[in-house]
Amino acid sequence: MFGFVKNIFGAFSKDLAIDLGTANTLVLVKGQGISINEPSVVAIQVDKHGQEHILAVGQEAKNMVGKTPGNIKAIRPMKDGVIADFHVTEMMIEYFIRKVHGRKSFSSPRVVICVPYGLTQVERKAVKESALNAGARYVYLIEEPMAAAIGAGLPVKDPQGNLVVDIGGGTTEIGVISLGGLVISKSIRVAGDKLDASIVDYVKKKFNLLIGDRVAEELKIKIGTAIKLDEELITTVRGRDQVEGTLTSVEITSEHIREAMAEQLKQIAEALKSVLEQTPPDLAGDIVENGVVLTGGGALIRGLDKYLSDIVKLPVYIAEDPLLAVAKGTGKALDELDLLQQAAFDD
Ligand SMILES: Nc1ncnc2c1ncn2[C@@H]1O[C@H](COP(=O)(O)OP(=O)(O)OP(=O)(O)O)[C@@H](O)[C@H]1O
Repeated sequence: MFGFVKNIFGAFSKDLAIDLGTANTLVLVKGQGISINEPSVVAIQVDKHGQEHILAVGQEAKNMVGKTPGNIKAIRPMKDGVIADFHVTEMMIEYFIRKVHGRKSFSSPRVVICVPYGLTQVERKAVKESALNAGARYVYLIEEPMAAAIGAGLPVKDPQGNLVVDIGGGTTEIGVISLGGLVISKSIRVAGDKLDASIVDYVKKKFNLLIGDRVAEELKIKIGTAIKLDEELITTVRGRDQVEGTLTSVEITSEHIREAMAEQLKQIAEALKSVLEQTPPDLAGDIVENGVVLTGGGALIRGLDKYLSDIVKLPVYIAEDPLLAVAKGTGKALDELDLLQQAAFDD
């Protein structure tokens, strides 16, 4: 009886899958694909009574980072894989859900949200409640390594070991998955943001040049590399001279960026090694055969597959569309909501 009622309403609802990333949030509507793919940034304006109002969310808000006047704050509410600002995270989730769902819509959707593995129970509850406040009928949470593995097309339900490394903005999440469950997982707070920060520090020390996080991210994407390249890449970067205070520019090479990122990349490799060390022998055998799959934006760092492969002595592959893997996996989990092992969800 209740199942019937659920299905009747389910037929009208646009169920949603949300990849709530620290760098990017993606929303996928069941049967329609990805509807939103925007930075997890919210610009807040504080009025003269001290009340906060959303000015912009997503790309528009990211464009304001580092450029806002006093009464506007561009906030990244999720940092280092944790919720740094509950209130703004809630506002962001509600904004995205309402944006795809439309206010007039009669339906109240089921929502699957993928969250970083390291979230506390309090943070999980906050994520769920914000989706419920935005009109969700049911909210299910799925762990990031599981969603990444599903999205990368790994046979997660089979009785064999699959190893996925998801390198996002705030966290690198490593998971060994077998029979639809996470057997071993590890989350470290070293990923894209820390790489950007290490580039800011390096450029400051080496060239006395002050650059912002956004410029550092551009350098990482444009010329960053984990391995020595046959032909070095060079670009010009502008910033403020720390000593003179003047605006100036310097030439930076891919070798500089490799040096800047070396320590953080080593930490990612160490985390992967430690997961491999803990993997039960039978599953390890499968991984030796199937290799390691990289997802998340960090998978796109030049030569990272080779770099990790040389260290762990295993084949390392980059998933197709690594930036979309978690969202796609969350979408598949949504499709299979009624079928998937309940253990994969936390509801
Ligand atoms: N081509 C590229 N080369 C290197 N890094 C990239 C590239 N494209 C995106 N990134 C980085 O990937 C990160 C964002 O990845 P992704 O969207 O997978 O993270 P997220 O899911 O939002 O974060 P998290 O998994 O920590 O919650 C950013 O740090 C971004 O700079």
